[in-house]
Amino acid sequence: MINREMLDELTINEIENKYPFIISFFADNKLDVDEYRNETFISFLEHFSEEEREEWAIDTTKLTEDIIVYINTMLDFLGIKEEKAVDSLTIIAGHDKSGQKENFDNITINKSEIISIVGPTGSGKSRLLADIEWTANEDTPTGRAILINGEKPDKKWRFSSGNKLVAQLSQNMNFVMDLTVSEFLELHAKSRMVENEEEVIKKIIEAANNLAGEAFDLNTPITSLSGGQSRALMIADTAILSTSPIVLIDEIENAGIDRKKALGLLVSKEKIVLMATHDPSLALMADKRIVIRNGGIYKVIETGKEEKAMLQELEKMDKVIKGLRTSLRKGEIINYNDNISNINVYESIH
Ligand SMILES: Nc1ncnc2c1ncn2[C@@H]1O[C@H](COP(=O)(O)OP(=O)(O)OP(=O)(O)O)[C@@H](O)[C@H]1O
Repeated sequence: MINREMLDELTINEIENKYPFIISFFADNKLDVDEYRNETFISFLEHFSEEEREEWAIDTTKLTEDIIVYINTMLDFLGIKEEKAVDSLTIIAGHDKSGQKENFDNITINKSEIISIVGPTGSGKSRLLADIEWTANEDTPTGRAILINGEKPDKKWRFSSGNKLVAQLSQNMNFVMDLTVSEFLELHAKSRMVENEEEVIKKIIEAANNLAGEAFDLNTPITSLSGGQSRALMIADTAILSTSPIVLIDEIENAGIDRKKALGLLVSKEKIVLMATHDPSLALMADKRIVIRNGGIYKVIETGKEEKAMLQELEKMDKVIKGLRTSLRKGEIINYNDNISNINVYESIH
């Protein structure tokens, strides 16, 4: 946020560097600041003579108020405003599809935790994610309420376009823009007004390449990325550039990305991650899992030691499957004995 005292201390040059969008304010108000870049906005306004002010209807008091409002509105819109960090998310019980109270009172999820949501098809996993996205306040079909840092959240979260509480990674990542990967990232970085744009873009590309099998070419149109590549790009972009402290994932399908690394990347940025999944590996990668039954939260289970051990076995199985997929893609013939000896999993499980 900027106020009058802060404005008085900045030269026009500094204002332009700090708030690049201000150029449109100058243009809209037909203010030619070119020769006054080393002066403050106030002293720029003072150079107008009485006659000029009258002739062009320049109201300096109003312009000073307007520029402050303009900067603050834009900062808010772009999600730049420093928000209080989100340390926890609490779900307060509502009712299931039969109207029965859910089987818990409240559940609190802390920063850097991964929670999976499991349950049969149609049981209400996506509904729970939607309740969180909407910061439900007993005003959704489940009657649940969501608290942020233990308090009822400000309604602004619902309607703010830039400063969202929640980033959603949905199953369909359809890009409609006709941009290359680098143009897309530049645009996003600019809209977020990051200071070290090039460095941030480099980081996103590195992270995305680390998640996807095939390396990105920065000049590829985003519409021609493979499923795995576009997912990897979105996850890296969300982790590194998005200010949203909560990430909701409706199933990361196995589209050629390293899902373990993807979750690790999101959590290392101190985000709260909730993902609905039918995949046992993903379910067990979480710290806890919420089990949904008939529209209600039925149980919360902490992933135990034995389950984590099972996860390692699942990862071995996944590796075998991945190997088979690669062989098949290359047109190779599958050798039964080689693969069985590779698996070796059943012995260790049973
Ligand atoms: N507690 C509830 N009360 C009333 N309706 C509910 C409740 N929970 C879920 N529903 C509704 O049930 C339907 C199915 O839920 P949802 O789409 O969330 O299931 P899902 O578990 O995500 O399914 P899938 O695994 O197929 O994606 C939705 O229309 C949802 O709004």
